[in-house]
Amino acid sequence: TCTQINRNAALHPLWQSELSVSGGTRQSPINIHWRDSVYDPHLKPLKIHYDPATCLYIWNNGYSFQVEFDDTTDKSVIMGGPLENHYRLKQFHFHWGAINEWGSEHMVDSKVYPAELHLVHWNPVTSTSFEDAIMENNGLVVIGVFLKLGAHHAGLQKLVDALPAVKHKDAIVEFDVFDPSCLMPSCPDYWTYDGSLTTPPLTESVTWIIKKTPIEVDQNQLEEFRMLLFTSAGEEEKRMVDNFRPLQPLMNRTVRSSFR
Ligand SMILES: CC#CCNS(=O)(=O)c1cc(S(N)(=O)=O)ccc1C(=O)O
Ligand SMILES: [Zn+2]
Repeated sequence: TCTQINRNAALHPLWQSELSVSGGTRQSPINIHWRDSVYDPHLKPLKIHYDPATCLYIWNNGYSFQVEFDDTTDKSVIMGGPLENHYRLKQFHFHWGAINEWGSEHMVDSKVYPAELHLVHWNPVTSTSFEDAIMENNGLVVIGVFLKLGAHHAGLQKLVDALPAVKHKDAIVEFDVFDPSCLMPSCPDYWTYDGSLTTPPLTESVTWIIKKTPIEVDQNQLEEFRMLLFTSAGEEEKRMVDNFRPLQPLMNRTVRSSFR
């Protein structure tokens, strides 16, 4: 479709020279075919315990904005779901489009959302640091939450209000006491599959947990995301939009669902 062609044409330089991990067999993102996902009764409910006081700062890293957390303790962790132990929250960030017709990285039956939230966690049991976990098989867990256009999201607004302060690449601002659980949909249903980072180094170390139900945000909130810049202060301005990676082949993988 023309949308699809336009969508791919507007890729950020980071992905224009689409790095293919040589011999990658479990790359992300993917298009989740709902009917092909397999219900796994052994999947437990996901348990999330985030301590708002572990929130450190928000910054513009040149392809998204990220909120970083103090991951030196087990104060903000997830467990259960497909996981064998707890994982520590390191950061969360978003991917979005220039217009509401596209923006998410994952799709569900080729349905694309205007944006997608990623909460990045690492395994402190098998790795001694986040940097190590990036290279470990199942060293990372990323929870993906779709954003759809709808009602104003009060919890997100605190984040949106901070965006003007990090308009340019490398801008950073203290951001304390934010609880990202407010960005979780109440529905417990999710899909899970083995994949990769969607940005370099694209390592195949991620257990993805994609929530079935999107959260709603309003047009103004999405447009605030699109006011951010890929570029540093003083450079010719390039709006930060379309910071998503193209779909990757499923290859020999099964997507499991926590729901019938
Ligand atoms: C070295 C290195 C690295 C990867 N870092 S990350 O896992 O926080 C991450 C993960 C993802 S994603 N889209 O794969 O969750 C995107 C961006 C980042 C990032 O550093 O900015
Ligand atoms: Zn991401």
